[in-house]
Amino acid sequence: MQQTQPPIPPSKRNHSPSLLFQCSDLILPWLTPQELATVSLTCTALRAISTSITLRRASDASRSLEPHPIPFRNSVDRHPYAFFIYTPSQTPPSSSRFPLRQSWGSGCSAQGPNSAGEIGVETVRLVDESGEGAAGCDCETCGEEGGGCPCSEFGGFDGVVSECGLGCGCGLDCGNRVSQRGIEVRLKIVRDKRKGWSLYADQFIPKGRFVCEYAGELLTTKEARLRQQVYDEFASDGNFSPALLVVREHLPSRKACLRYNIDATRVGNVARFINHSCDGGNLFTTLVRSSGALLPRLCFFSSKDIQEDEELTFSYGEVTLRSKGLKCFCGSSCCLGRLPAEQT
Ligand SMILES: C[S@@+](CC[C@H](N)C(=O)[O-])C[C@H]1O[C@@H](n2cnc3c(N)ncnc32)[C@H](O)[C@@H]1O
Repeated sequence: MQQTQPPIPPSKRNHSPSLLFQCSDLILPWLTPQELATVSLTCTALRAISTSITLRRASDASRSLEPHPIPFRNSVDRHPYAFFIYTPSQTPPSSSRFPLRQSWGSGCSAQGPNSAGEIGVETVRLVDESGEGAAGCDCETCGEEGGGCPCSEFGGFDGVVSECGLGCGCGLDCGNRVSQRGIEVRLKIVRDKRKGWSLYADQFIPKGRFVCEYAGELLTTKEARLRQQVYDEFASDGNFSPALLVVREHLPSRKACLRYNIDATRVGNVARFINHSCDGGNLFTTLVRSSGALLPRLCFFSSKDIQEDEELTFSYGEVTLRSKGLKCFCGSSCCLGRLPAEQT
């Protein structure tokens, strides 16, 4: 007959503190802030690890996926950081049935499919019949004035800027890829009492410089409308900040447009922290299409010289005075008092 061993009481188990520390440093960065807070209540060692993860999260919203860290700064309340999944570029939609996880705040830097050294992932790409990239250039001088690169000459539709893409022979340092090297200007995310988190310049940014793209989940219009309904309900109490944007690319006839929706609420980059200003702010948006990509990317450039410690803002659109529209605190002299609320 087989004898079963009595269980070892927890006090007698051989727990090496360094093993506990190593395992926790691997597992805890996958937790949400709420889960981390719960774990930190269990013992002093886990509280110490949770605290260091929180500090690391607050020191870089981009999880090392951008060229420079983008820290959170909060002197108005107790939120150390905002929680979301980081993507440097557009990404397919995630299922809401399975909560997304991303390691954030561990001792080692983040690893992901979109690492900063990689050329921006094109979600929908033009290919020829063999499945190869259908467009691209092979020139050595692209980006240089008068270089004659076919990628920069093809402007696409109205107002769409064209850059080299995945099918081109040139690399990331090509002068015709200004929006593909990640966020090269230094930024920080500052907490404001009334507007919530806000994106700030952490260096002087000259007029015309690429700042960041609006990265997030690409949604169908049906999914965007469904999500917007849910977001509107949550946002009405003022404690939730949705970041769903509708982008329209006008066809040459201007009688029709391509519409797509980018939701940076759950999955996005730091562009999700750019607040609205009724005076148009200091950023403008441009659609940038990389050669061979079907969908353009929505990119932010500085519309004027921006000083260090200045908030980065743009206009969310025209104000339609809906009864549920949120109050605007942009502080500009032409403030209309309400945030624009587009009907998705
Ligand atoms: C894309 S998010 C911007 C980041 C947001 N402040 C946050 O904390 O995550 C849009 C939300 O920010 C807030 N917001 C943006 N601009 C604002 C403004 N001028 N005045 C008041 N709230 C603003 C609103 O709650 C809006 O729904």
